[in-house]
Amino acid sequence: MSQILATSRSFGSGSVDLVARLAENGHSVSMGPSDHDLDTLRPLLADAVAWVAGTGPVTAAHLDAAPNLRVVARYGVGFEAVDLAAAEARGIIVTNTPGANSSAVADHAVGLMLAALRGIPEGDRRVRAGDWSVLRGRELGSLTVGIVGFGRIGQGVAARLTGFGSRVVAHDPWMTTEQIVAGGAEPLNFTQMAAECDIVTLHAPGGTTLVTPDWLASATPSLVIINTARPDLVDEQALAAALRQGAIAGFAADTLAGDTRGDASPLLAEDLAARVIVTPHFGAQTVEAVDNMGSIAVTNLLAVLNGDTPPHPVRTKA
Ligand SMILES: NC(=O)c1ccc[n+]([C@@H]2O[C@H](COP(=O)([O-])OP(=O)(O)OC[C@H]3O[C@@H](n4cnc5c(N)ncnc54)[C@H](O)[C@@H]3O)[C@@H](O)[C@H]2O)c1
Ligand SMILES: O=C(O)[C@H](O)COP(=O)(O)O
Repeated sequence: MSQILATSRSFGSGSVDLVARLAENGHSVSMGPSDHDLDTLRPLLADAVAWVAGTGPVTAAHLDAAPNLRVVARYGVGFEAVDLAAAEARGIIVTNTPGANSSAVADHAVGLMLAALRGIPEGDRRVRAGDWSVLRGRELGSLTVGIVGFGRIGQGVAARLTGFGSRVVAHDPWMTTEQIVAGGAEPLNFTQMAAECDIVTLHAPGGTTLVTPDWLASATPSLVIINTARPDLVDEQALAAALRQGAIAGFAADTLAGDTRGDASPLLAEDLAARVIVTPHFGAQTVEAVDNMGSIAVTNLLAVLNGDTPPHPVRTKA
């Protein structure tokens, strides 16, 4: 039997028996840590022909430790942490699972908006401390929401907001005005969003810092920022300073720098607790999305091992 390495947090926890499906195809599975610690992974990479990867880094050093590897199958969408050039140079195919968790993450983004607008976690904390004083919030339907990155998740958020009656604007440098309008939003550039939006929600891939000190300087004080994408899209120090100065009103995120390593973020400071909401990168953790991601990742992987073109190869950076 050939060896498959699985490091996704979700592998084996869905209702689809991925281990059995791989065994039927002549493969056995070894589990490794989701932070992709190289020293721990080295003996597992040595034998692996395929790697079902989590969100941890997949570097040239990882690939050098895997002489038999033919495919890195992301159990998820984002592939920012995979060194695509190093994979291509070694003839290793990289795949992902586009659309598999879009509904889960779009639901979560809207949930974070509501939680931030109404102070739901803060209200819960107050009640548990014996404080039944009220918080006054805003209604989504009276607000302008800016969506940054109008792909699968961004458009899912727009569809949900239509039901609330919000004004929805979107920025995506890779989409035409017609595509943005067809997706249910008005085009608005990212710079203008700082002053014109009540909520800005990030759905672009990681790799570029969008929420910078300059951008925050033109923000309206009532602005709430939502980040269910990747932590490096925001400058966390600048964001913490803007929250303290009252330059923006709130931040709610599913991901912070170091979320797989347990590092402390400036946004977790106690004095910001009433204005910052953080969830443990579980936007994609629904029963439906975990099954979708697993099935698609394994279909991709088996296609490569069978010598076929996988349904979802990712493009190289070149
Ligand atoms: N929290 C989670 O668990 C979770 C789950 C899935 C995806 N994600 C993150 O969300 C991101 C989006 O996922 P998706 O499924 O919608 O991907 P997608 O590829 O369908 O959409 C991404 C969109 O972002 C646009 N884009 C690229 N660079 C941009 C930029 N600089 N500014 C604005 N837009 C830009 C692209 O043109 C594309 O339309 C992923 O890359 C991943 O990082 C997080
Ligand atoms: O890129 C993704 O799809 C998400 O971040 C989910 O990744 P996960 O497999 O670590 O939940």
